[in-house]
Amino acid sequence: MDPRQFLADQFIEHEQTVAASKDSVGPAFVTLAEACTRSLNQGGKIVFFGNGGSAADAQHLAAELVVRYRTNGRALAALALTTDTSILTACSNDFSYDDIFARQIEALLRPGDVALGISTSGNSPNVLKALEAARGLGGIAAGLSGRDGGKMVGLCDPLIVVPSTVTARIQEMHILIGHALCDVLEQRLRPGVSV
Ligand SMILES: O=C(CO)[C@@H](O)[C@H](O)[C@H](O)[C@H](O)COP(=O)(O)O
Ligand SMILES: [Zn+2]
Repeated sequence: MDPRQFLADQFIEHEQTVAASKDSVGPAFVTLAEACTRSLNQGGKIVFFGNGGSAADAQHLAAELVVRYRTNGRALAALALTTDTSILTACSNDFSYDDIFARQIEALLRPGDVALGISTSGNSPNVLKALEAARGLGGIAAGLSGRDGGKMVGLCDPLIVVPSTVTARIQEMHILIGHALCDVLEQRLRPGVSV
């Protein structure tokens, strides 16, 4: 395997995923941006969660909103459920790994908040359980997924499904879409000069 050719092929696969996503994710993105705007305007918050690379995405996106993305200004209410090792280990140890996000949703989610689950397969049980909990509490169960959307279909509204079966390509689109979401929210709720 020639690494340079391999990298070139990865770029091509990425570009194909971008092109396919451009045609399909727009409507759900608009719905997600409107839901997040409404929630933040009403004193609500956005709660991100996912496993592995998606855990990193959750933390990354929460930081953009709480701290800054492109403009300085007021803090926007967001958090990631992937960061508190005491909660994560106690919940896994005493209950089940499947409960690590749902338990935090039960503790923290208020009606009108947006719970944004990130799962490339759409089938991670801990993500699904948290989305169900969010719905039961009057929150908005939103999703970023891939493949065929998995079990997030029918559970999430809105649900953004990246049209790819390759986990890495799906994740690359998730962070692009997540950055775009932060940008829209910042332009609306933290307008200012980009620095
Ligand atoms: O980052 C990667 C692969 O690129 C992995 O860490 C990946 O996120 C993990 O295998 C996750 O457990 C996959 O879960 P999900 O996206 O299917 O919900
Ligand atoms: Zn990864």
